[in-house]
Amino acid sequence: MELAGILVPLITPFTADDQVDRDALACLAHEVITDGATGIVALGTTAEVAALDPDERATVIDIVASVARERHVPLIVGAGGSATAASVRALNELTPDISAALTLVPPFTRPTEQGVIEHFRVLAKASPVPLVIYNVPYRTALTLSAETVLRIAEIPGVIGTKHSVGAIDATTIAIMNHRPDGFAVLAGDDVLAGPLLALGAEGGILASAHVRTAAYADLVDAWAKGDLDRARALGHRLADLSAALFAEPNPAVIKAVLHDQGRIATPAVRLPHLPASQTALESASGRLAFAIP
Ligand SMILES: O=C(O)C1=N[C@H](C(=O)O)C[C@H](O)C1
Repeated sequence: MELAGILVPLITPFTADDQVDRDALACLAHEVITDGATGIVALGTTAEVAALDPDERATVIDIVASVARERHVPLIVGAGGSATAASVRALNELTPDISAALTLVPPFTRPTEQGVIEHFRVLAKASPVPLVIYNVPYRTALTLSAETVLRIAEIPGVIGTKHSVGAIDATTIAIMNHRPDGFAVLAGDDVLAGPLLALGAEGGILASAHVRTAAYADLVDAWAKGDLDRARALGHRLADLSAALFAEPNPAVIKAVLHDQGRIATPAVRLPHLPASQTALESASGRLAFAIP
């Protein structure tokens, strides 16, 4: 599978009586694909995966997998957590028609970097599908060196990373400079997507791309083609939009905007998330409309 372009990590829409809104989820998946997403992601952090019970997670995968099959796009599913054995069990529940698993650097447990490498070695060997490593230190409380990421990149079955380290730092530069062929880097920090694409990232897994999906797809395209003026102009406008969408904990503001646009029935998020404030909604909505240069 080629990992490139914009993959949208879908929110989980809820009905007024707090059920997974199946129709709205399927519609959203279709809409983002129609608007230029190259793939979709189920059960990312944006999906409020921690607040879904096992039946709801299965429901989400069923709905999204059926859209991915119908539209012939890759589907990545979030699976795996803090402990290796439980992560293996979660991966083994994925069916081979799923394109890849989005697998977190083990959060909360704070193993050594060698322990993280061994964790991914075991997971990659056991998994029925390839792995995309989700490297997000501000959520996992574990910062990996470039050397560690590059060693994980060499593990057979590991096909890429969602790079969400919160900065374009020396680690980022070293990973982009020394990564092996076939190891895709996907931007996972929405505000930093433009600069990471400028460094050669293949695309992004970006919750902001629920809205202005086509503009995010154009951003990837512009950097890939070396259309620098367009890439920079789009990047600046989309960074502003992303900053507003992430002004409060994700996915509250994105859900508020989608609800405001009439694309989902409620803006509801589950505790411990709180609904977005009116100020955040207005600020994000005010940055939605811009002409693509
Ligand atoms: O669910 C995801 O995948 C994403 N989650 C990130 C987060 O909530 O921190 C943001 C990113 O856009 C994609």
